[in-house]
Amino acid sequence: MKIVHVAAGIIVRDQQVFISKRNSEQHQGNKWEFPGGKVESGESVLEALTRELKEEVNLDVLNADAFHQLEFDYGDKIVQLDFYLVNDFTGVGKGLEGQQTAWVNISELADYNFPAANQVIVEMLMTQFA
Ligand SMILES: Nc1nc2c([nH]c(=O)n2[C@H]2C[C@H](O)[C@@H](COP(=O)(O)OP(=O)(O)OP(=O)(O)O)O2)c(=O)[nH]1
Ligand SMILES: [Mg+2]
Repeated sequence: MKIVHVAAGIIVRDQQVFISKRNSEQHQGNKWEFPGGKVESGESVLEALTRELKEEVNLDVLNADAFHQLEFDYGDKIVQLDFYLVNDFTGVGKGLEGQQTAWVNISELADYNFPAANQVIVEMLMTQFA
């Protein structure tokens, strides 16, 4: 099975993180996610991240640091997720594709239903930002 390479942004401000909800018809639909999407050919991960955050949630990435990379097999799809910590950005986050978005306290991240691949990320964030 082909591995899909995805860039995802953990957008942090103070003790909060900006998340969005995947549409019901998407893979892992109705789950919360860190905004992002597929890395296209000829594009760096950071370029993909910057493009996707602009397209999906209206944010301009000014600075982002690699946070964690993992591969996850959903059975119907294998993803390689490149998570970046977005610690500087401009713009007001909003769902440009009709998706629900929210700024949530990192201490409450465990209350949101994320795809299975994200569980380790949620745990890392709750530990680091406690
Ligand atoms: N963006 C994002 N995707 C995630 C996360 N966790 C996780 O398992 N995924 C998976 C779900 C999808 O299978 C894949 C993202 O690919 P996608 O197809 O939605 O990418 P995309 O936004 O470019 O969508 P498309 O417009 O190309 O259809 O990664 C996450 O936190 N953020
Ligand atoms: Mg996406």
